[in-house]
Amino acid sequence: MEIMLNVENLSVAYARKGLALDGVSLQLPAGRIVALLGANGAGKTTLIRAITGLLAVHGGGVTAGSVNFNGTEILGLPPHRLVRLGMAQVPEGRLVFKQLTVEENLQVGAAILPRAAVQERMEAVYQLFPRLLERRRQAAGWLSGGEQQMLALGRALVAGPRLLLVDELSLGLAPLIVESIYEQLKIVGDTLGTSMLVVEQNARLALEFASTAYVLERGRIVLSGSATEVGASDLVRQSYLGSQRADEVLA
Ligand SMILES: Nc1ncnc2c1ncn2[C@@H]1O[C@H](COP(=O)(O)OP(=O)(O)OP(=O)(O)O)[C@@H](O)[C@H]1O
Repeated sequence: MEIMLNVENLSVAYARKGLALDGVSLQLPAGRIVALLGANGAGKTTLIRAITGLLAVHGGGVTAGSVNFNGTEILGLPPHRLVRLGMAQVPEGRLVFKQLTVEENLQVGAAILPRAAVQERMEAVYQLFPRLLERRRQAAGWLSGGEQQMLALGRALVAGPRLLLVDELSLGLAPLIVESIYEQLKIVGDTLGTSMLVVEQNARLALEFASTAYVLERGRIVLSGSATEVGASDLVRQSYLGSQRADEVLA
């Protein structure tokens, strides 16, 4: 099985703080969707930052380990190199350019494409999110929260990435909107074969969407396996899915 992303024994520290990640290993097979679960402060965003080359701007650094993306060692590479290698991120907080129109936001994402390919890729995104087509001349700041999230996603997808990193897509959005965005993402995975690493507070949704899951606690991976196995584990049922085993309830 081809591995798209291989994180090995990765440790990360922030200035004047202890380790935020302590020997984390994670494999993402090509074309698969992997969920990363964990409570607040577990280190999920730190792992994404380490993969996307954005640790230094947050005062963090890698102290051990390696990250291999599609055959290339990427620790230390600047973010623009990673984009060219085929990595894209949907950052937490729907970071769209509010003054720019929907179309201009997508053009920013398409900037690395050869000119001839831009139109076709933009149309593919509009097909995925018809709402963005309807609003393509509107300033992004006027879109609803869900539409801004679609735009952030569309902007990440327009360049046709091989790996998509998705951080807390559901934050502050209505459940129905979140579900429909995940459904679109699933279509992207199925049709384009895009590999995805998904950080999601809503464990139930993440486990439905992903094929594999990892659980991070205080900077360490404490559990991993198929989404079904992880979802059935006592740890995840009790701490992340908010349910107890029947025998415990009855005890
Ligand atoms: N820029 C920073 N400087 C110092 N410490 C940081 C910084 N960013 C995060 N940390 C610390 O690193 C640890 C992991 O934080 P991180 O944000 O990666 O967790 P998380 O799992 O993404 O949490 P959340 O779900 O709340 O976003 C925490 O103890 C946090 O306080």
